[in-house]
Amino acid sequence: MTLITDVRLREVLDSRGNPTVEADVLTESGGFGRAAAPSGASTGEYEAIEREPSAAIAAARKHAVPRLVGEAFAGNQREVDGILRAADGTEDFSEIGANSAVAISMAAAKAGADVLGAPLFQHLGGTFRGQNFPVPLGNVIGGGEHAADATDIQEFLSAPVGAPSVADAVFANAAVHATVSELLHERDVPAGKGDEGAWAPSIDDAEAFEIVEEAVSTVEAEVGFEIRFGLDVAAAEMYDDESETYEYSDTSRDTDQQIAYIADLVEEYELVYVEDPLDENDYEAFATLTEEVGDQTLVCGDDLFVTNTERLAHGIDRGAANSILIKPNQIGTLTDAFDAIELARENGYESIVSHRSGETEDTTIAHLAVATDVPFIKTGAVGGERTAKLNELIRIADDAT
Ligand SMILES: C=C(OP(=O)(O)O)C(=O)O
Ligand SMILES: [Mg+2]
Repeated sequence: MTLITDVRLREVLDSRGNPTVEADVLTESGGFGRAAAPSGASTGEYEAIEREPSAAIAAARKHAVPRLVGEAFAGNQREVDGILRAADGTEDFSEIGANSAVAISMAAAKAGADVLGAPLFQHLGGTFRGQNFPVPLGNVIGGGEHAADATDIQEFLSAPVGAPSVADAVFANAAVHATVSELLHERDVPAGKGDEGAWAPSIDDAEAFEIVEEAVSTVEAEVGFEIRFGLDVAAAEMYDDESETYEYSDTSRDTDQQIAYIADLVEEYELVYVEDPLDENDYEAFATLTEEVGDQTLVCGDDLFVTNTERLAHGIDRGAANSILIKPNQIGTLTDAFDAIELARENGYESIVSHRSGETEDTTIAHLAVATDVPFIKTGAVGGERTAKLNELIRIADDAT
């Protein structure tokens, strides 16, 4: 039986050294699931609300835990997540916190899988989910909100699209990351790492493009399969509402110039992926760019859609972007994340499952990406909280094939 008998909540450390919410869900027949909430730095304006962890835990203990214990079945994810929504009573989880909600939601899924004796990806995706595995997008140079005094563009992402296996792809991204370090060294550019483990050198975007392009071609020649790259521009962080311009360190661009700049980058570097190239409120500009380059690259909405079906539906109506980033903590539950993926799929949009800049060793997103058969997962290239997911992907592929 998957009847929930206990939900335990505590604060644990995340990769930035901040506290975050961890949940344990226990069931009648001895099932156990544990999960922890991640946390963003370049958060979208329309994300579900992350509360201060001790407040989120206190509110969840008061409102959600009594409605789950002895009442809900961990194997029935929609029921669990529906209870979390009802217990919260707001649109954006501002009562119990999206951090408590997502930790409980993911822990319940793991407890449900545990009772079945099935791996989480199979519990979530079913036996007939297919044999595909996502290509990991590896953050190799980054700045923006994830590192001070580095690139304006938040993430330069290695994309080993031709890798014959998940493991080959994971190691290729690590090799691109290492090669970037060597190239920086050759140029006498010192670099620490940003929040996601990407190199965070004090260089401009143009130099980062040169270095990433060279690193990708070097590793491509070594491994013998195709490696491309992509970006998370995180443009909402650069956008100035008053002047209606995108503020770069060395220049500013109005919306038309930003669209032209991104379209040129897609062309010049044959980018396979461009996330948040425009402001999170500008569906129209997203639609214009998608019209221009949507047949060559994935134009992905992260802050634009925030894993929210209403915002995604709005984008679909307008032709804004052609893919959505899926971050369960942006919306609060696994059910909501699944619904967003489903809506995307029905409308020809791709989904990319993603980590947050603040992470833990939790591996739920690796299982979510496999369960939902998405083409890409964005979960860094190196660093313990990133390799936790990457190594789990390798294990899943190893067990499943
Ligand atoms: C992972 C990202 O960063 P954060 O978690 O800081 O929003 C992102 O913007 O895609
Ligand atoms: Mg993003």
